[in-house]
Amino acid sequence: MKPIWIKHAGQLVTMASDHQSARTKEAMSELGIIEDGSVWLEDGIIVKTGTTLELEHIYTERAAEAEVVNAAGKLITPGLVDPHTHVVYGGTREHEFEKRLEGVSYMEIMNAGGGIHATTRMTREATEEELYNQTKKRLDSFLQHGVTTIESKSGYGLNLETELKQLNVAKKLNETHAIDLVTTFMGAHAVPMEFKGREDDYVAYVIEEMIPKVASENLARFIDVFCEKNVFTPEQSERILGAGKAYGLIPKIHADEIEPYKGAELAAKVGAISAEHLLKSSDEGIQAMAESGVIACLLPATALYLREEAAQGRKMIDAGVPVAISTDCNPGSSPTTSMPLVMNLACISMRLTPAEALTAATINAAYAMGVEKFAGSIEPGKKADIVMWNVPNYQMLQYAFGVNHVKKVWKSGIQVV
Ligand SMILES: N=CN[C@@H](CCC(=O)O)C(=O)O
Ligand SMILES: [Zn+2]
Repeated sequence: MKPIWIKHAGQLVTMASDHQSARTKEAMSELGIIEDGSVWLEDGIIVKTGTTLELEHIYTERAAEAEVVNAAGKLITPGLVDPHTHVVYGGTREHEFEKRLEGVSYMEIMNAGGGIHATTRMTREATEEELYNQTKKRLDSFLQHGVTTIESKSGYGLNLETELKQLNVAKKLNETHAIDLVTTFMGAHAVPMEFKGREDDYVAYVIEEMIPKVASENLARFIDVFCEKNVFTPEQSERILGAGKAYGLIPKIHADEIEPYKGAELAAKVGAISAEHLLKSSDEGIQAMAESGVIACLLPATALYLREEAAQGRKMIDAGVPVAISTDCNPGSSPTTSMPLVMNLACISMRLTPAEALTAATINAAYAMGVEKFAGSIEPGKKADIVMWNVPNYQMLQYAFGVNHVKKVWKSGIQVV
């Protein structure tokens, strides 16, 4: 494999810094920018960054053996990281989109057996091969949008067999697809129809049968729960996350999405790595997250798609909460693979600055899924996951919105777009 030498980048955004945790406050604006930047990649790893002049001093003699890439006038960033997806699913729900536009709410559809239940039926019916093929197309689309690492949740099985099927599909895709996938067990995504009226029995099933099996087969790194009115109560959520923790799974929580439900407070209480959505979180919940370092994983595309007010991203950053952003790619509330659009929306609907949005989609996203050691920044020793954008600077990336500016993508040093 030839080394790759990227030279003359209009702007090289490295995200390099001495911080050893997800960035907060002013640190979310430190992008580690190098003008006329240059990067040397070798064996799929980032070896050296600096100005083109600096790298010419070191590498001119080896230039002949490298593939030299002229990035003049282009923006270079780390591969984007998407820390919250439900990317492995069967079927689609476009008919529900129309219903919601007519005024039926997301929860009304779900309570009537649609929503997550509809996707659960389609995911149960799909063979592993069908699920693999459908998901692979979505991963290809993620790559086209500059995303090189994603988190992938189960939660459309809601029985042991199908939850394992989903996690196995993600595992296989991690092995075969360029994108790195990190898995989350989310058997507590909804109470399946067959357990209606027996919610605590389902909680017991998740705790006693699903979690031990998922953990023993080493199929997930995280555990997540949809803590929401009419889904799982904070008490049930705490029990499920506690059981996951006992098996070494790290907690995440879908919190305060539809109704305020003290989900942010619970995230702080159980020591979750991240809390997701947070549209309706209280000031106390935001404060609790700031104090305990829970990463707010905000999903502005979901808020837009549900026609809800976005989360209070600006307020959270000002309060000291580390913020990450994500597509929430799923067939109901956010059928998108566009992290660039999510960055645009983070600025427009949550008042993040362009710099903060980029931090939220790279290094903070990497922290939210525990991959900060190899992803989220362009620093020596990390995977050579790099995007070249057809814009001269990062502000332009956020300003010219709704457009896919990706020009080239390298994943582990291989050009994949
Ligand atoms: N809110 C819960 N889960 C997903 C949506 C799942 C679905 O509608 O299929 C979310 O994060 O938005
Ligand atoms: Zn979600």
